[in-house]
Amino acid sequence: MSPRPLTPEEIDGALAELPGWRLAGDRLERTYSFARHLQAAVLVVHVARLQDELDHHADLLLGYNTLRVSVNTHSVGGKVTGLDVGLARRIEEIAPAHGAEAGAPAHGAE
Ligand SMILES: C[C@H](O)[C@H](O)[C@H]1CNC2=NC(N)=NC(=O)C2=N1
Repeated sequence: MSPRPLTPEEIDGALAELPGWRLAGDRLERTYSFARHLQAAVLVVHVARLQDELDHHADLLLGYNTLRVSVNTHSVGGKVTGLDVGLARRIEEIAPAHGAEAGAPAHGAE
């Protein structure tokens, strides 16, 4: 079944269960921070594997001890769908084991 854009209420409901994630325009986003750069880089690879499994791909921006994940669904013209929420949930499951914390670091690399 092809995805459909979520309503604002559906997006709010999903975000309520995804602490640290926000709606930025038409994208779901979260920035993780790490004690070390390599932890962020390893999470990139783990997320990439997950994305290939799900056949759904976020934009990943690797910074200095940060990783920003930003996703929407291209096939519906760049809106948020259940596929984006599903990917966000799966990333939330794996991120803590990589030492991920919410938010940008205090030195403001973002
Ligand atoms: C053919 C393949 O299923 C599509 O190109 C997938 C791949 N990954 C994708 N990722 C995202 N974010 N949106 C899509 O519409 C999308 N489509």
